[in-house]
Amino acid sequence: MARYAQVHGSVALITLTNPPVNALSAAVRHGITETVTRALRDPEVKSVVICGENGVFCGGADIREFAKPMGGPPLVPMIAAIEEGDKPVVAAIEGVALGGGLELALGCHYRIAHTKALVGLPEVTLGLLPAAGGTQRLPRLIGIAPALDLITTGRHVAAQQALKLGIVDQVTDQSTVDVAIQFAKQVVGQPLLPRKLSTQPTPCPPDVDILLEEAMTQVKRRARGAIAPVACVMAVRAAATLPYRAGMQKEQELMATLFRSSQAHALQYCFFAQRAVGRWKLSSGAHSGNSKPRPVSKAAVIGLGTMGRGITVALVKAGIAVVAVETSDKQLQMGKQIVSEMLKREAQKRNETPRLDLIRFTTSMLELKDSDLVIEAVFEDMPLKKQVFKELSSVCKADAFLCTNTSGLDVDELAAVTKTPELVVGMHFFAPAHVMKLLEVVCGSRSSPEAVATAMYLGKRLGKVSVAVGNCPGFVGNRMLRPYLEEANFLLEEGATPELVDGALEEFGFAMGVFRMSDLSGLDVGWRIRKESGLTGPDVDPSDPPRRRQGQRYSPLPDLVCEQGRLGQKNGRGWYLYDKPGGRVATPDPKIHQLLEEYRLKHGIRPRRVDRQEVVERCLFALINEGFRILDDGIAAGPEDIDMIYVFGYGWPRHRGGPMFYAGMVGLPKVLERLEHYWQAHPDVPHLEPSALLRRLVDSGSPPIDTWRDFLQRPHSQL
Ligand SMILES: CCCCCCCC/C=C\C=C\CC(=O)SCCNC(=O)CCNC(=O)[C@H](O)C(C)(C)COP(=O)(O)OP(=O)(O)OC[C@H]1O[C@@H](n2cnc3c(N)ncnc32)[C@H](O)[C@@H]1OP(=O)(O)O
Repeated sequence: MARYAQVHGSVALITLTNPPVNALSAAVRHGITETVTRALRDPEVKSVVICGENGVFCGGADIREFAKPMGGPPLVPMIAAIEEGDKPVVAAIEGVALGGGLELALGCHYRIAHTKALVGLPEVTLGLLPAAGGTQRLPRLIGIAPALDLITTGRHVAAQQALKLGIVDQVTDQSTVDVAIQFAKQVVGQPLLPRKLSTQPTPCPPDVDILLEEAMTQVKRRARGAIAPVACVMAVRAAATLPYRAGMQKEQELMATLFRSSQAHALQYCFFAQRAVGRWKLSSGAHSGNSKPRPVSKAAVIGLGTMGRGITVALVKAGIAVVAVETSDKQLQMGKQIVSEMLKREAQKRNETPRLDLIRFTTSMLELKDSDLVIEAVFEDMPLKKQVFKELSSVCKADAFLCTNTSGLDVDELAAVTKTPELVVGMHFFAPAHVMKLLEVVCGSRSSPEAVATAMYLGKRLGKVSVAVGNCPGFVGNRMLRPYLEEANFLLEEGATPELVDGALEEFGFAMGVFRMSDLSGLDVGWRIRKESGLTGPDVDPSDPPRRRQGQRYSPLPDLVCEQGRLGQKNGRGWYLYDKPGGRVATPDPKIHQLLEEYRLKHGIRPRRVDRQEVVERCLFALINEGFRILDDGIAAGPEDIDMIYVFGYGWPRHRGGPMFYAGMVGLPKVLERLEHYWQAHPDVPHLEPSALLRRLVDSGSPPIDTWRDFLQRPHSQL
């Protein structure tokens, strides 16, 4: 839909009307085609302004339409008709001009943006490229290097920056449409040809080939197997080396391949899943639509270890006052120094002043009495956390929300020691907490809708993707991680090396393989948990054989590594050797290879050749299988929740859509068949036994992922 009006006698004003973001649906494209034709034909009209309703120019093509057969006028000729016309057309950009929205603006002869507007070509984040001429017009307008940057990253650019780059002609803090109308009147009669980007040569530096080569190398390194960024470079190369029409032809060919790719489907699924997880629902019937968050103007953080420090920084970055509590002066001073440095670094990046004034560092819990919400981030130890919660319950105001950053302990057990269990909720951040985008909001059985709403909303304020999950050991993310880690250890026993396993997972697209990730997190973390669970250390049942615990297969390998003082990156030795303690450069360590050989010899294991496919199948299908169990148990409300947790918290490659989406892409019958195969080979590994939900889905003909909720054993999630 597009509204047409004639203003000031000679200016046609075309307003895109498709809330909330005026996406270019078939109806909008139809509306634009019709109104532009009318304006160009009307002799009274001398110039045209295109704007969007409700302060938003256009959020781009309607992504929902990509899953259906495309109807309506195509974008390319629609934009070409605007550019080719003989009347000046001005885009009045408020809010956003993204993707097809910016391409539409690039087809206009002039662009005027509001100071708060954002522009960009984010198609690459959807597994596509800007195929309505964006890859050909933008380089002609701003040059190859900046166009490559914007098109391959998809980043949004603020109006002032867009002005500097030459994307827009003017920025205003007045009514953009009024300014554009005045502008449109003034430019009548000026030569239009230089404003028609498709007719202009692409400004190329003499070393353009080197520039493009370097961009390709860099993009391939960053892409971790994603194909769209590579196609984007190829399209920009076409803009640099071919005439416009041939460049357009190349753009269309590349788009046709991307459009049908599984990666594009995965990335578009992620776009909607990211938004869907914000719409949470509890088993009580309360949901995001009927539960209001309470404002949080003063928060508190208990414990200034790695997590507490990151959480403090995240809160301050969002402009929230924080009381930061440590037990001793020494710990407090150390925490204060590190937090201050972190805040200064963050502020420097954004050219801002660090808001150290927002933090009050103290060793007194009494200073928490006026905090609206407290986040406990002490050591992962139940008795200690209970003691903290008891104290919080007595010192905080009666309606303060009491949150725990536990990564897997029972939220109900903590709530039970407080006077207000309904105000207790889990807020599980991921390290580094001021950087990682994921927040698991753990709903205890007594958490009130208001507590959940407040934690979810606070997460959003901190720039996180908040996902509501149920309360069980490890919640969603860490519960699924356990079979993944165990399979990786079993593969080492059977003949693999850490670098073989990591290589396979990194080739799949993970930023880091499982062993490098464990080294980064610190190997002592899991060691302590295993000791507490009686899997290693003095509490092990002496009748258990060395590689069995609690009735199932167990690999003591990670315990042996820790016993040798190898704690990971922090002390320079873990599954790998590092350049220095805290260093990041990992090299394979012959001592680990020797340890593996001796271990196999000791336990009579004949090493065999493990290939990359087996690594991916055993590690990832075991993780996915646990995901199906989590769904069936009602711990996650839907597959999207699990997928967003893995994409934003665990480095799952976004172009593979998350573990549950990936299972659907591989084919559920195949996942089931491989799990059955591995379970038969390893009957003492319960996590390889295919889950009941996976079997039900396969028996029902492997329905699409958006219907899986209909097959769960419980009608409602346990949230
Ligand atoms: C065989 C070969 C065939 C090839 C033919 C292909 C031809 C195609 C040619 C050209 C293609 C052009 C490609 C594009 O333009 S792709 C789209 C590019 N645009 C984007 O990626 C922007 C996406 N949107 C956003 O980034 C944000 O939504 C933003 C616009 C910044 C607004 O953010 P915010 O205010 O935070 O609001 P939400 O993100 O929550 O969005 C509100 C609701 O609007 C829905 N939405 C947003 N954008 C779109 C869109 N482009 N299409 C459809 N729907 C969109 C979003 O899902 C929210 O909906 P809901 O409330 O239901 O969750």
